[in-house]
Amino acid sequence: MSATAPTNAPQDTVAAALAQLAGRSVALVGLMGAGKTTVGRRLAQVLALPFHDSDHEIEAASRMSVPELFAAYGEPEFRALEARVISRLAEEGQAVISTGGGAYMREETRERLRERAVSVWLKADLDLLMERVSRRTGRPLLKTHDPRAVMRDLMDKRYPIYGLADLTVQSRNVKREVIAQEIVEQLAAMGQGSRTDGA
Ligand SMILES: Nc1ncnc2c1ncn2[C@@H]1O[C@H](COP(=O)(O)OP(=O)(O)OP(=O)(O)O)[C@@H](O)[C@H]1O
Ligand SMILES: O=C(O)C1=C[C@@H](O)[C@@H](O)[C@H](O)C1
Ligand SMILES: [Mg+2]
Repeated sequence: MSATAPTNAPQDTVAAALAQLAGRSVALVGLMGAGKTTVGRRLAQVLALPFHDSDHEIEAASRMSVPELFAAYGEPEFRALEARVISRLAEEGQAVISTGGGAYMREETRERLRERAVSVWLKADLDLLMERVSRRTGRPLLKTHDPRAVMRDLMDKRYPIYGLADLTVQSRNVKREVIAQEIVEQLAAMGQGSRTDGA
């Protein structure tokens, strides 16, 4: 069904998704290569919302690339900067926010996103992630002799936390438009059948 879904979200589904959001943002979380940036940009077009990517915001503000920041200041400083940037983005108004892969691991960031956004985990399997990340360098955590082992380790550590996101969408080898459409559909369906308080 999803493989043949139209690439342009029907307007009533878009309207339903926006109604469910009720002014909140959409935050995409998940591992490197899951497609947060690519799908997030497309999702923002479909929902007619601004798009922000926390890695890009950090790079613009610091005028350094993510690898340069890691090298110059270390990962803990990068994480602190990332948390501040996401906090600011979350406050800025309704948008689609693609987060850096490690951002959602921080309790403070999860809390901020819980207040202001619906979080969506783009979940992907190891082979897909490795195929995707091999296309571009610039991911300091994977600059090792065995990036696959690092990715596997990150999956073990992070998947239970990403699983706390409000929604989960399976990332796979289909067009970005299809994944964006599935997110819109899941947003539109939010609340249906999940209330237990009779409201
Ligand atoms: N649905 C898709 N179909 C084909 N290629 C895709 C799809 N989604 C993403 N890609 C490609 O996979 C690569 C990684 O995607 P992207 O940069 O969006 O991942 P990310 O989750 O933002 O990763 P990071 O956490 O490192 O920023 C890119 O080359 C992108 O073009
Ligand atoms: O998964 C991660 O920890 C990272 C993902 C990227 O988006 C960048 O934020 C950085 O490379 C670290
Ligand atoms: Mg990205």
